[in-house]
Amino acid sequence: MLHVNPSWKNWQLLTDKGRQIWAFKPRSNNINEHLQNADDITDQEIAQFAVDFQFEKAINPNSGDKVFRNAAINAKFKAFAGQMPQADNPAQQKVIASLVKGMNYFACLQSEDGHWPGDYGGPLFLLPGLLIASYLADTPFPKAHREMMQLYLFNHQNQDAGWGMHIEGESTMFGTVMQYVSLRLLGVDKDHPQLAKARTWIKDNGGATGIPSWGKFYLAVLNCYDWQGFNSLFPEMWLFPKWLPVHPWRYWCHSRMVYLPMAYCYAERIKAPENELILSLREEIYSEDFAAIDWPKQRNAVCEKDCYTTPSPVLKWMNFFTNNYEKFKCAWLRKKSTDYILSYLNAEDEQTDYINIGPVNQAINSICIWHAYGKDSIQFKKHVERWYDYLWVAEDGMKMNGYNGSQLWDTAFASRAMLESDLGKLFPETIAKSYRFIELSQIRTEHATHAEFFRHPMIGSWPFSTAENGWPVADCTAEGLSATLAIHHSGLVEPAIDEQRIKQAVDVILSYQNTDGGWATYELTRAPKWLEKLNPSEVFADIMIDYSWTECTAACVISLLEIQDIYPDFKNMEIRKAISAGLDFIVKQQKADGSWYGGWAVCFTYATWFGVEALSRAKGKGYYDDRIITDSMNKACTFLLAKQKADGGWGETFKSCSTLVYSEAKSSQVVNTAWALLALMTADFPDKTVIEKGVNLLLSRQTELGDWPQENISGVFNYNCMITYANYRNIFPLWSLSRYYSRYVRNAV
Ligand SMILES: CC(C)=CCC[C@@H](C)[C@H]1CC[C@@]2(C)C3=C(CC[C@]12C)[C@@]1(C)CC[C@H](O)C(C)(C)[C@@H]1CC3
Repeated sequence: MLHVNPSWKNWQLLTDKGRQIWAFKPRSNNINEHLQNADDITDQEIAQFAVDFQFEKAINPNSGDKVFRNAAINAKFKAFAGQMPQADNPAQQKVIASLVKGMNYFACLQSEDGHWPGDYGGPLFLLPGLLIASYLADTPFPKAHREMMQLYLFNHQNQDAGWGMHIEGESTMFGTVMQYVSLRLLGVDKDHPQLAKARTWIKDNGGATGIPSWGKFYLAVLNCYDWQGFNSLFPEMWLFPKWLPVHPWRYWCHSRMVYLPMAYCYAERIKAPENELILSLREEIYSEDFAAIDWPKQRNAVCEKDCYTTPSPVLKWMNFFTNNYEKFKCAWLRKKSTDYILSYLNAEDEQTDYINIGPVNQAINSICIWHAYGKDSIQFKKHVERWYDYLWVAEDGMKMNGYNGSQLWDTAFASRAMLESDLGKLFPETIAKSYRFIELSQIRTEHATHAEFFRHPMIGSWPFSTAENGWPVADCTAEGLSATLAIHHSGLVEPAIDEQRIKQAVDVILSYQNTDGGWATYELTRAPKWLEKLNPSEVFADIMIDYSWTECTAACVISLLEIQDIYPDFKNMEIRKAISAGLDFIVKQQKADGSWYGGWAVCFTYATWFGVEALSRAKGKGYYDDRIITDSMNKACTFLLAKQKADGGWGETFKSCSTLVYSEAKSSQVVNTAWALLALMTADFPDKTVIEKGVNLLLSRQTELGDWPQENISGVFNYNCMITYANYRNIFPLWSLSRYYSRYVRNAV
């Protein structure tokens, strides 16, 4: 039995078609019924929370996702009882045993609906946004939730009393002020010793006037910052003609969907009514007297600990005009802009069933909808129900996830990892359940308003999380498709995704290819790179347009290669051309040292795996010059070899992502090791001892039950913010052991 603290038992995860809701002492397993009931919690239970959710950030800031996992394991775990395949030597038998044990453990974590739930926290600027929305709209979370959020925020305070952008980051003004304010909104007294120390941090670093623009926005809404200290968001730009390169329809959809509701709040200068708490906060977070602050001067003030990108001269020049425009603005045009913005917000709400594309616009849309239609409106209530889709409980408390989950992504990877060797067939029910989830997550229809609101056509695509979220993603479609093909190939299921649906997925993938040969995330690249000069966020890079990425391109190329094998006659010429151009993009992205930079996980090991995987699969098939492929793969192997640690593993830190230079972790990391091994094996790296050393490291880190430890944070976005992928610690070691088994063990038996 794994250890379960008493109050962990009171938190249960309810799931339904990928939807994940943490319920405190649920009276029903039905999510909708549960959401109608308020938490029922005693003082004694609250006191117990503080005992049970103690978490030592100093040891490892990453949760092991124990609340979910330990409960699942205790309820469902059974040692594998099937027929264990036999190898002819003990070393190989060890690999088989580890793989079977690892899959058996991981299978227990699968939910009834077929997906793998998991912690998707990490960023620390998400929960504060939601808490501000809930405060403003006077719609508090139930007591049990508030207590858990408080514990989470305290658990992630750094030694120096500040907080970072994310759980592993050094303290920043953004992180510190946002968590400080959140704790105060949750009812913590300003004299609490941890808050007193945090205040010292804030004041020592110049006070909240130096908070970056997203923080200025949240504080302004809370009436703890003056809107005059905020650069105009020029709401009229939403009325620009579409052909203009700066029209927001061309932005990366995440930026578009965040700046949209922000512009509404700015236009309306939404702010909480002044009250005792607000007045007190104004005194707590500034180094000077609030009333005496010269607000317009603060527009570009950013604490040096927060600066990641610096505003370009073009942006400053544009701000000069848009800020001045505010003095002369035309009321009629402003009204027309906010009406348009509101209609767009409503469309996003309806298209996603109020989940929204992500955690940031969920919070800000809620604020706009509350402002426009009131607390009792149906729209606002629907938002509130969806707040819970983003909350996650782990042993560090309650956090806001970076998305409404990573359901489809993890399920697709998990299926592919297991089916990489035929040992995966020892778990037919797990695969069948995954398949059901993948099947129900494929997007089958278009929204009536998709063209009006600039959505990429999506029939046949897959989303990152759930069909209800429904935002299609290029590489999620590729992973969904590859997983479908792998499962069909295994013969374990009766195919429910027919040829037509497979071909629709292929069409979506083709429709996503950019003119540079690569694939971006949710949409095509819709504007030139210079638009990045207008990036107003000082904390994220490359957020203005959707760029082609090595990982996304590799995933799409791989799925198209698989399609060519199965349906060689389907759009043959078109697909061949797409693959060749994709390979060319990948080759060009490779760095001189042989590595690739990864934009969505840590970091060079991640993208190098993707790059090598795509190239090796294309080799010898006439899509590209094989000499170039071989040379590129050799360079990649040389790079990986140079990074292998003495214990046989690989380890990278998140610093690689923000500095763009490989940053070696103190100790090997199972996830990085697995990526490096996958790459070396697919490249047929000749020195088997290198691979064996890596495999041995994975074997040595595996726990008794078949799990692997949660080590450093492994996901990232926009170069500078890290995000947890709780299931990676299982998926990638399993994948890499499966590959090892099928290449080196099975053939040897
Ligand atoms: C700055 C803002 C708006 C923060 C909110 C967080 C989102 C932007 C993040 C959270 C999850 C996230 C990292 C994600 C992605 C983009 C950015 C997201 C949506 C994508 C879809 C990009 C393509 C990647 O290959 C992959 C599929 C792994 C990720 C998945 C998660």
